Amino acid sequence: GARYPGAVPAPGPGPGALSPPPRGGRGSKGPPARKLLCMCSLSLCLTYLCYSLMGGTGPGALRSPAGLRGSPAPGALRGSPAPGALRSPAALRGSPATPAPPTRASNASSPAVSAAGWLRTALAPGEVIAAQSGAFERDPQESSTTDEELSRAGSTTPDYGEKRLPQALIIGVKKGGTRALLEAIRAHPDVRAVGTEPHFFDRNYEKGLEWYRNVMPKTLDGQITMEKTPSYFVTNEAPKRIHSMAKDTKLIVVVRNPVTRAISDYTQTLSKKPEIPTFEILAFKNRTLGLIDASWSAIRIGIYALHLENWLQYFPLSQILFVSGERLIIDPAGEMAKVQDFLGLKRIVTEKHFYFNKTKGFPCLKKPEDSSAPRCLGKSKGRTHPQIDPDVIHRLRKFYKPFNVMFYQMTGQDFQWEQEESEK
Ligand SMILES: Nc1ncnc2c1ncn2[C@@H]1O[C@H](COP(=O)(O)OS(=O)(=O)O)[C@@H](OP(=O)(O)O)[C@H]1O
Repeated sequence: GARYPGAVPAPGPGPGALSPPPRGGRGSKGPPARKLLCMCSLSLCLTYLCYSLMGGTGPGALRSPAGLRGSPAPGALRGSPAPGALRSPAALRGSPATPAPPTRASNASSPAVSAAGWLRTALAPGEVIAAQSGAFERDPQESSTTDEELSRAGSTTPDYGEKRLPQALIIGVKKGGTRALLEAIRAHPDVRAVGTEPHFFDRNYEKGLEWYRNVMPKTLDGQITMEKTPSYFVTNEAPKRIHSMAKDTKLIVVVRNPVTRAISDYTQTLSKKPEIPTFEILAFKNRTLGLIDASWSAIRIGIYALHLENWLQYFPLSQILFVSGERLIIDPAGEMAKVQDFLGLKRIVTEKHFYFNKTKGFPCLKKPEDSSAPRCLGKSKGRTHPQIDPDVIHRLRKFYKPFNVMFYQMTGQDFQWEQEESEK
């Protein structure tokens, strides 16, 4: 019989250790599995209920999905989300059927945990991490792609083929490792991708599909056109809009431990606005009560189950590939094999394409024969994170745990973010 998450998180061979639910969104489960899923959903509901009663956020939060729907502007959203409001994973696994207007309620706060912290190797003074592709260095930090950059991106492509709308998109998550993945995919001869983030389905939608097509590089028949804009994953309108462009669009989401992701997100903001309050201050609504501020975008983005629910109303699970941000660093070729299979590409980008750059502390693409420049990502990738109070990390881990479990259930993949915790 199939094993189902929630039940599992046993130390396994790696993400994906769980039996995936039937791809394509349809499938039957035996009674024990259903029971476990129900229990899990129920416990999420109870967690939220207790949390809101204790914290005084009140059940009103349950009735205000709008609070979580808006764009994730820091501090713009108030009100705790309710994990119990998510549909049960069983329901989520069903085929998206006819796209229905999303009717999800909000999500939640429950206290939490994690000792994130990747060991960072600072760049040695004077070391040049050169970018073979301009996009490597030009990666927008807060997705600050300008129209000018976009038109440049579109016009630097060779003058053959046609500009086409993308057949595949990297839709998230911010700070998950989306740039590293896109650059690795770009090493494939059958893929052409925009170097900048077009932000079509969130900020530029009113410009129309012709504008979007024009941003794309030219491709020959058989080549795949791609782009990455990590904010799509948390944009409520994005699933519907992408579905209306092409319902067979392939979607890729790079996910990373939400606690580490939040710290990475904060580190990025801090690099541009050194005057912002500490992570510890921003993370709480009320530190004494241990109330996490789930309306802070750095926290909210990491409630993956909540956002995924939105996508599953338009796309079957089989059309979404979840890439582990952690494994993308440890085993980029392994993750790339899955990506190439998913995109229907020959496995051309393999371990031969990567080497581990000790100074950078990350894998980099080997230099192509016609260039002397190694292809590591720029300095905005792999920043040193500030030290965060271990108690805050612990609370955040606890906060995310039920959502992570739900996410593992929905995707049928155990990303083992809880295991990292027990190893510390
Ligand atoms: N090969 C390689 N080189 C450098 N960095 C790598 C790589 N693979 C994954 N990562 C991780 O990617 C994190 C940045 O994620 P994104 O590219 O999605 O960020 S962004 O949303 O586009 O700003 C970045 O996060 P930080 O380490 O917090 O800076 C990296 O941990």
